Amino acid sequence: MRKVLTYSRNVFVPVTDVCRNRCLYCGFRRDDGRVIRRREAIDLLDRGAAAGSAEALFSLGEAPQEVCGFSDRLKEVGRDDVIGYIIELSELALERGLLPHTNAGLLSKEEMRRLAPYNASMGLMLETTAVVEAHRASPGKNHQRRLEAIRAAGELSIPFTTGILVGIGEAVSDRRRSIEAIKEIHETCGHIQEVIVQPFDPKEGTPMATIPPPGLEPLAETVKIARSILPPEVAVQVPPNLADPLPLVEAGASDLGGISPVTPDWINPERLWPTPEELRIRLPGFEMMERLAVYPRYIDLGWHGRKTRDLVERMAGPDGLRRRDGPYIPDRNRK
Ligand SMILES: O=c1nc2n(C[C@H](O)[C@H](O)[C@H](O)CO)c3cc(O)ccc3cc-2c(=O)[nH]1
Ligand SMILES: C[C@H]1O[C@@H](n2cnc3c(N)ncnc32)[C@H](O)[C@@H]1O
Ligand code: MET
Ligand code: SF4
Repeated sequence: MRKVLTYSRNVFVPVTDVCRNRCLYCGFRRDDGRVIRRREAIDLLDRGAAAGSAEALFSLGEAPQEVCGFSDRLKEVGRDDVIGYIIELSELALERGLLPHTNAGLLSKEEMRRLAPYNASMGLMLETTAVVEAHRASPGKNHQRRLEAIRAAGELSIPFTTGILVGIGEAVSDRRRSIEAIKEIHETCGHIQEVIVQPFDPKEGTPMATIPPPGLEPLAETVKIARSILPPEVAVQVPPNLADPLPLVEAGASDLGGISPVTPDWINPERLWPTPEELRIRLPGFEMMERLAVYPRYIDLGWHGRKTRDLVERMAGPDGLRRRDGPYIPDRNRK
């Protein structure tokens, strides 16, 4: 039996690049950031749906409302709170057959409670439990606060994606500790569907532009550590646009994350995603299967958002993966 690798065909919607943090590796955040226009978001969602995507990934800077002048920028789209805008965009996604997954950085439990009905799953990277220079200007990257938020999501029964960022100044022992902290929360809440092992990717114009990314060997070692700590129902995800996935799936990763046929990876925009067809060629011996934004286990458990249930039930096949592999229209992740 060939080993199954899953991925999610998504469309990546960058809601705002305004952010209260300043992670030294980040090329996404902008001082003069803006809020995506409804028209632009609808255009992305329509193109994603037309290309056969099944997920709308909403990603944004953390707590943008704390940044001076943000409320004026939000008023330009006629809204006065960012969570309300994400909910509106989520409804537009659901109308187009796309399941929302929101990764907004730290959210309060109340904010997650508001978003949960509209999301098939949500995400927050732990990043690392180590205190690193890269986070010195990012209060939201405090690991205790992130672990608390991940736990709060579990208390709300939200299928959850988290992960670690590898190569930002942490030691191997920190990687182990970070994964152990995630495992402990999963043991009480049971909501962690996947843990991303995300390699740091240097971005031009950032303070970490000249720091080399982690090599494949330390990444494969991290995947092995994650695999040995996490229970089998928690997938290890590796993004195939940031590192050669072959040694990483051989080390035990079983998911390739979101791949968008119509947008770049806005966090790593110069890193084109390989298409599922290219991945099939590059990963001999593995079988590629498309999943939804929510993993089969949580569909079985009935952990649905109130507004996502019907769509999930229509899109999932008997195995809990996407009912059928629709046509994939690769166009090199164009803007
Ligand atoms: O395209 C990307 N998707 C990213 N995703 C999305 C992910 O690939 C999928 O949306 C999830 O697997 C849900 O299907 C993240 C999701 C999270 O919750 C947390 C971090 C990330 C990071 C990325 C990323 O850098 N690029
Ligand atoms: C959504 C996730 O993207 C990751 N992220 C942010 N900047 C970078 C980068 N330069 N390289 C790799 N991953 C990055 C962080 O882990 C964040 O939580
Ligand atoms: N800003 C959030 C975080 O770093 C979401 C992803 S980066 C755009 O956690
Ligand atoms: S990685 Fe996320 S939290 Fe950090 S600066 Fe970038 S947008 Fe903000």
